[in-house]
Amino acid sequence: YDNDTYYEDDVFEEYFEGEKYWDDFSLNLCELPVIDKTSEWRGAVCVEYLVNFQVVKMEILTWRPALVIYRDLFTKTQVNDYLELMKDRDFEEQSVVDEDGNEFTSKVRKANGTQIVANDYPASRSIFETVKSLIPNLNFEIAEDIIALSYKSAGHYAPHHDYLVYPSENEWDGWMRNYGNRFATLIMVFETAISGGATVFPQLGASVKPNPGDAFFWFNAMGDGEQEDLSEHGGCPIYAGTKQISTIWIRMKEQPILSNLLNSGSIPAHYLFPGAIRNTIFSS
Ligand SMILES: O=C(O)CCC(=O)C(=O)O
Ligand SMILES: [Fe+2]
Repeated sequence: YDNDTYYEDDVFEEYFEGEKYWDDFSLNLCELPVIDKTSEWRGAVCVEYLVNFQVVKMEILTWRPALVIYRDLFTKTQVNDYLELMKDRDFEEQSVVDEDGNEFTSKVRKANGTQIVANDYPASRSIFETVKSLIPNLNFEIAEDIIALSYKSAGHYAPHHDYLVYPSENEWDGWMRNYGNRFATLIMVFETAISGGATVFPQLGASVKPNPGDAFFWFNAMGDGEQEDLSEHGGCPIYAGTKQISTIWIRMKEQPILSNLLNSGSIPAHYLFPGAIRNTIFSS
């Protein structure tokens, strides 16, 4: 496969319309995981442990704030069933809402999306059950519906924060009032693009392109509930193939991690470990 064809500016500029929302540093970082070698990075740590008698394989890419990959979180059957479900759904071009509440399609993001109530279908219920059972330190009951995103060639999502910013409390929606801001993001991977389509974290110097069945996670907030500035991330441009991911945003309310924290700054990765392991490794 000749990647170089897709990097020729003249070929690519024709259909990648969002380039002005990207800087060169981030776009270059996007190309880091041409093949997924994140586990071989200097400083990356892999841990394996059992939760509910099931193996959890976790890769820590950055410790503070945490950016982690859960490998093989889902079985092949779960991935295939979920992709089947996606085929039958109506994906709509994603719009963006401006300060006045007007929706418009923007070059900031080019992707098709659909919202899925996990409980409505066996395939989505199954993946949601797995997430809840294998990542027990997070309260996934206080989460928005799943957002499925599908990117085709030239699709992208320029770097942004998931943490919501409102001009004033008057603009808060029901989610914000009742459950607080977007505490953390879990992205579940179902299909990876042939070329391009990593998720880049410019301020962490990291770029991830995990395999179908993997998921990755980070905190959008710090211990004090304010925005984690370092959580900025973007969906890198797709050069070939299709990328299918789904996002779960968990909200701040009743997150046990927040009550266990020792300080108000960036939240470190070891708070994601089961208590017994955390105590063994970090007790000295
Ligand atoms: O496409 C990606 O890799 C990132 C998606 C994303 O940032 C989002 O849905 O908020
Ligand atoms: Fe995002």
